[in-house]
Amino acid sequence: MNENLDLGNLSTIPIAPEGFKSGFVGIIGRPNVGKSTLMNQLIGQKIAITSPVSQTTRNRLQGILTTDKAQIIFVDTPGIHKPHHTLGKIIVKNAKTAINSVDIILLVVDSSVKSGGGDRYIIDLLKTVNQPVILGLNKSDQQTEKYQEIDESYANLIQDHNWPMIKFSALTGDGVETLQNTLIEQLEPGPYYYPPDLITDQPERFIMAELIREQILQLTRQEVPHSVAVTIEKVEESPKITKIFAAINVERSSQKGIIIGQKGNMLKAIGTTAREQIQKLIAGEVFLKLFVKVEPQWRQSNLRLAEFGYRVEE
Ligand SMILES: Nc1nc2c(ncn2[C@@H]2O[C@H](COP(=O)(O)OP(=O)(O)OP(=O)(O)O)[C@@H](O)[C@H]2O)c(=O)[nH]1
Repeated sequence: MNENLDLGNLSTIPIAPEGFKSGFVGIIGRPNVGKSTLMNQLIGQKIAITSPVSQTTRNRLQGILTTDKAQIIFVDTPGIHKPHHTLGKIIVKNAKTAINSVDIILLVVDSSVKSGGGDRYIIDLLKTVNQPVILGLNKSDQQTEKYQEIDESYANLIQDHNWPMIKFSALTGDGVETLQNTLIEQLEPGPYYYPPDLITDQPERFIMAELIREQILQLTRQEVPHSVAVTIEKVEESPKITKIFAAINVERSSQKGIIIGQKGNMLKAIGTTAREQIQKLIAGEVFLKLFVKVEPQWRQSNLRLAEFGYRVEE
């Protein structure tokens, strides 16, 4: 198993041919608009977890798309919202830092509903940056006959700014190729930043932990909010099977009860689905052992946040 997914040897980064384009694209937007779903659709593999619960994405995650014409490094950012606790503040700060470090900003909105105050807040923020911005109207598959009114509500917010507006569905993939081509058009000529076969900058263990966390969010829904951190404690590899031991850290013993469920049913369901997802990820047989730990107030502690792999920036 590689330390990073499909990690090529760094020395195998080819020299870019003439006219090759490259750059970093920040996927920015409110929570739950479909940023992670879009990243997976663009990369063609699940590297970012998604869920109907908002604020799923916590860290910056890079997804790398290489074609024969260009290499785009997508930076998936946590949704921008008003933070209520230390973890929330770190999430929003990381998203804002990402804005400053990319070449193009892809602002994703949910076009199944009209624009609101949250969209205006982000758009006003982006009007002050120097990079080109593309407005992505996602969830086109959910648009009703009122779509013209909805599209107009977004177009009004970017009046006087020459931002291209592209409609697509991250879920079905409809329109995503047009989006990809528009991004490539806007990129500057540049080198390969990563080997062409690398699809993410994150270690495989990080994605494994995220796939487990995704099942917790999917299966426990609102009952266990965002007080869950998953850590991969040990990975044992053999030619036949990969054994993974992971801890689910929660803040209260009541949450431990919810995760374990009656007669251990919930933990079993989380384990079964997460195992299937991890098997797809590593393309091999997996044994997954999950255990639940109570870590009071971990979201308020910078030390714990750093231990659980969150980028804590001053
Ligand atoms: N119908 C439909 N649903 C979508 C589409 N894109 C995303 N979704 C759903 O919207 C929900 C949120 O998607 P995510 O990709 O997790 O959203 P996000 O913006 O990354 O969310 P945060 O991590 O909270 O910032 C999930 O249930 C997705 O399946 C789409 O194009 N159409």
